[in-house]
Amino acid sequence: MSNEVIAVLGAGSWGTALANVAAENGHDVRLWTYKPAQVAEINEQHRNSQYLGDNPLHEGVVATADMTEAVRDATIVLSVVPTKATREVAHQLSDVLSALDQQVVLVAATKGLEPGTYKRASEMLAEEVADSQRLGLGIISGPSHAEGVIKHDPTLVTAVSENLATAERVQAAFTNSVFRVYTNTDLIGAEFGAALKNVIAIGAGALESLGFDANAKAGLFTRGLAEISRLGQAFGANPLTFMGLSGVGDLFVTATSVHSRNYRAGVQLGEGKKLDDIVENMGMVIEGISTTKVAHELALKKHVEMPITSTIYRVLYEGQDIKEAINELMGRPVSQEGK
Ligand SMILES: NC(=O)C1=CN([C@@H]2O[C@H](COP(=O)(O)OP(=O)(O)OC[C@H]3O[C@@H](n4cnc5c(N)ncnc54)[C@H](O)[C@@H]3O)[C@@H](O)[C@H]2O)C=CC1
Ligand SMILES: O=C(CO)COP(=O)(O)O
Repeated sequence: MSNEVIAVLGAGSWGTALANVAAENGHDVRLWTYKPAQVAEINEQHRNSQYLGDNPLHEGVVATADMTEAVRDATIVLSVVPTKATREVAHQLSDVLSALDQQVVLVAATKGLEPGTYKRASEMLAEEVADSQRLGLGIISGPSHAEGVIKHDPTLVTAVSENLATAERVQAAFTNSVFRVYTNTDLIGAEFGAALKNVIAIGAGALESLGFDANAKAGLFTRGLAEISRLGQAFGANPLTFMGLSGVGDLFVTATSVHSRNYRAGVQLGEGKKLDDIVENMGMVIEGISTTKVAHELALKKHVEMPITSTIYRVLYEGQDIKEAINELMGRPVSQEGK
């Protein structure tokens, strides 16, 4: 495996877990965070306790609060901040790359769509970081909670780029015996799958706390995936991508795992907790809340039928009662599958 210099921007749970995989693979790793206390804890105690508890980090994960220091000589830069911070951080990265006169392979691990512009994470990166500063552009996606990755649970993800060579470079950098990276070239499908599954996971959590059985969840997953695929295809996605790791794979883990922030938010909604309190108490980003609104708006704009997403929108943003919402969904005119 050739040695890369990998800068990870964002030291939340996922950025830290990915930095750890890279360090375990022998790469030179710099993890950027704007929080000095986090830098000290990672470098001195090899922990990131706020996000990953007592799990030890590889000593090769070196944190810094200086983005220039993180990015200098980097060959691959991973952006792992929440969707709402992606554009701002990418803009900062572009300034740093200009000053260093440096080019990098740029990879997003963020799962969401930007409010207002409806842009995917890789599109935001491409808009902020010039072509001339990039040797490649892609994403890492798939069913992968940081909590499992840090404990070396076998995990399968996908590196996606419209340029297969870029995806293969990311695959080579991150693959190891417990972290298996596939490749794909359908960036649109992979990013729609990654973002939209969070919406369905909120619904799955609500079904759990309302005491519904697996029948209801299986119905939600299947018809949820159908509408994710419909919206993705309206933007040119390959329908087969939704059968892969960044589609059904990520939907499955996010809509069933207690580690999922989106699923846990849904559980609490079903228990009757207020959305503001849920967000405040989670302490980590719940991407699906904002993505629900974006997806609902996009569905209207593109004339794509997304009844589950729109129902979750009404529950989150218009205060509709969840049981009433489920009754409405169940009362819709019956239709043909595969349409
Ligand atoms: N946590 C997980 O297991 C996985 C998360 N993801 C995705 O990765 C992205 C990040 O998620 P998490 O790591 O879970 O989030 P998190 O909430 O654990 O951490 C986010 C990090 O970004 C930093 N941040 C926030 N705003 C910032 C700004 N304006 N400038 C600089 N840094 C900023 C925070 O300080 C924090 O360190 C999300 O899009 C999520 O969907 C994807 C796969 C797995
Ligand atoms: O994308 C994820 C797992 O693949 C993370 O999902 P949550 O943000 O819901 O934890």
